[in-house]
Amino acid sequence: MPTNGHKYSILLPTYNEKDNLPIIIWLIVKYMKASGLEYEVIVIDDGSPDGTLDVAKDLQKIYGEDRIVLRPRGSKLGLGTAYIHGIKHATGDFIVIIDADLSHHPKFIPEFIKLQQEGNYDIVSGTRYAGNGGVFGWDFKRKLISRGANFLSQVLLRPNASDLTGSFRLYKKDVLEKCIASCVSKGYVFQMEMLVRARQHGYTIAEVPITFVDRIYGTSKLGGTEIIQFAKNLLYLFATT
Ligand SMILES: Nc1nc2c(ncn2[C@@H]2O[C@H](COP(=O)(O)OP(=O)(O)O[C@H]3O[C@H](CO)[C@@H](O)[C@H](O)[C@@H]3O)[C@@H](O)[C@H]2O)c(=O)[nH]1
Repeated sequence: MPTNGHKYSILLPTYNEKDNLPIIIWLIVKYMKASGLEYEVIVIDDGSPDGTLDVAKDLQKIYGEDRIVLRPRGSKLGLGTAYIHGIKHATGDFIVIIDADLSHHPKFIPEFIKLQQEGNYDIVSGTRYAGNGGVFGWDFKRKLISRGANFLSQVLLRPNASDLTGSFRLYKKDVLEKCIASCVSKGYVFQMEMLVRARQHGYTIAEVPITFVDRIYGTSKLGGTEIIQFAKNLLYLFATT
């Protein structure tokens, strides 16, 4: 894929991802370099006690400060606000959001970009719940939570997408900024709200089936508080949109 005149800002939110960070960044660099496209990786670390930020600083020395941009915050303020913080510092005209724990394979990023360019879509969303997408490595309880959250959101919010809780997506930056302008979500529920706001604005969404693989290193940060917050925001969005 030749340079297309656009720049892609790839947001990597991290909390205790010291073992995953070198691998995910290596993979992102590999696939973006092969694509020939202009890009930056923005690491938003929330004061991880495991030293993720020190690892990120070492990686910055390897790949360069223009490629690996560090935008840390002092403490864990929530995933949704981490994205918003990253977007404020992004210099690209497209934003890619990807988990740092290797659940999302960077090989899909060039596919997202190709599809976006073909149809001039506002958003390209990775989906685990359509086509040949899928989830590997989750236990029954975790699958039930994800499926249940998606099902409820589909019924109540009628989005134009099949995977509302997944975060692996490509957005036009101005589209994401408009969606964020009315955003109330601070945590994981941010992903769902973005697609609801996109529906309100009439933005176009294309989907790429992805395989989501559960992390090997570290642990998920999705806990009871996030699930309660998800339920509250789901009802709020149902009532107000
Ligand atoms: N900066 C920052 N990063 C965070 C925070 N909470 C989580 N993260 C980072 O966000 C990513 C996803 O967090 P996980 O806790 O590993 O999520 P998961 O259980 O694997 O997956 C769930 O959440 C994802 C959020 O992107 C969803 O994509 C996925 O569908 C699933 O619901 C990881 O890179 C993690 O370090 C936070 O408060 N601050």
